[in-house]
Amino acid sequence: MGRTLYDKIFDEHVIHTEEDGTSILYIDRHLVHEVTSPQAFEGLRLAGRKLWRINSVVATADHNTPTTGWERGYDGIEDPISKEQITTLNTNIAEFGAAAFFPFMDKGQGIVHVMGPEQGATLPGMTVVCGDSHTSTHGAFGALAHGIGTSEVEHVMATQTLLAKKAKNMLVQVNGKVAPGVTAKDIVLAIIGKIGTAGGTGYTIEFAGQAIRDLSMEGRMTVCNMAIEGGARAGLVAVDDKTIQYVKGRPLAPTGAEWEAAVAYWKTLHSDADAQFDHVVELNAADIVPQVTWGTSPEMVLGVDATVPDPDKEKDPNKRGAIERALTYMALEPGKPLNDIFVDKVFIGSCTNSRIEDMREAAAVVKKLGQKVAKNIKLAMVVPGSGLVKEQAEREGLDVIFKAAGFEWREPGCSMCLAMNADRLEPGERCASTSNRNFEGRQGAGGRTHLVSPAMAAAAAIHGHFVDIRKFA
Ligand SMILES: CC(C)[C@H](C(=O)O)[C@@H](O)C(=O)O
Ligand code: SF4
Repeated sequence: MGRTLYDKIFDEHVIHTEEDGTSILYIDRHLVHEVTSPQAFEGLRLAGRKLWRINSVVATADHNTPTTGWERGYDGIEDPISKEQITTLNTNIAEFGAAAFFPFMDKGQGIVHVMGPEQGATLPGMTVVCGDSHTSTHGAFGALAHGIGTSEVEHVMATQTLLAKKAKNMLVQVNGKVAPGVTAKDIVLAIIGKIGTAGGTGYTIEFAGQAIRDLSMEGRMTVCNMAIEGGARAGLVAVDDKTIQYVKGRPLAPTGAEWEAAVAYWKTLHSDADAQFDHVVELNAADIVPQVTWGTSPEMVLGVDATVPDPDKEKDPNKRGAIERALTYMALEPGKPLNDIFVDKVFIGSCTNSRIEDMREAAAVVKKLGQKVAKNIKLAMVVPGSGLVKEQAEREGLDVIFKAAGFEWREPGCSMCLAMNADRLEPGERCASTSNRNFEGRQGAGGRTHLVSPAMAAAAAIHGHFVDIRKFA
């Protein structure tokens, strides 16, 4: 019987399987950031262990790094705990080693899920882990990638293996083409709106269909990034020419004869035509409208042309209660058009949407609208995902477009995606955000998050409220 892409990569990495199905998987790539690695390194130190394979580790600092004040160096990190995590990572990598390390303020520093692919640290067919839930991003390369906990981080460091139970196979097929102005972010939000945040629980999701094939590698990363928000630990996209072209020439990618051999293998990384999936979900791309979340979970999402839902129309009491709670937190009235929601802040960034294509899409909207950020917007910020994205964007003059319109152009990092650094919402503030989580307090205590695409966020900054980007596309 044919195998799915997930079956193929899993089988290739199994070292041993117990009778109950628990397997030991070999791990090819271990991405490391400052938040989930300190205890793991400390554990190794206490046990007198080394890294099993130094060359598998690629590290950077991202969650705690400030996005302003770099001229002050480490003194610019106001919060002492943030500073300690960042300097501890430096000490740990100096002691234990790594294939590559991009410390705070290095040109290559970036959000781990932006840095990994851009350095060629993520390659098709690999098993990729990181102590971070959005490791699913790397599945865009046809790599089996998922987040792990801190104790597992130590386990992988010490043994190069991970205990894993095989997940079931889900296929999410997005048929046909999306309308102009509808992006990867809208596709994945629409998928989560359909399957729910628990829809992918217990599955690895392969994203397929013309709308997925049509996406750039950046777009595929956006989709896989949010697989975890749909409940799946890992998302996957089959390898094609776009994948191979993206990887070619990256610093950690193979070269010469190794490259040729790798490409030959990578071309086998797709589900067989007769592969069986445990569950199949289909969406029609033409039906997907630019998406805006209205609640406190990524599944609380609708097209921008919709209105805030009415809890009284929900029959299921649990769901009704959840809608009521979300609307109270979000300070929204049922029936309000999403287009009429005004925001206080705009955040374009995060591992979902801070790659060069995202910067280009947002800048194109700003340029097209030809106006400044609206008066009601207290802060509109663009935070490139890495130093290299920032440099590329500046080469293309995108920073000039943003700054001229009144956006702040920041240094790379996780920034306002989560309140772990100086960038955050104040209580009650409402934000159009290109990140992936709209949980209560995610961007700061009492902050209200609406998840959107970079183009939608840019348009919201200029108009002061959400607008249907298809009008300008
Ligand atoms: C800090 C880290 C462990 C966390 C994660 O695992 O996802 C963060 O990146 C997030 O997005 O909430
Ligand atoms: S950008 Fe946000 S989602 Fe991504 S790793 Fe950082 S905190 Fe997590």
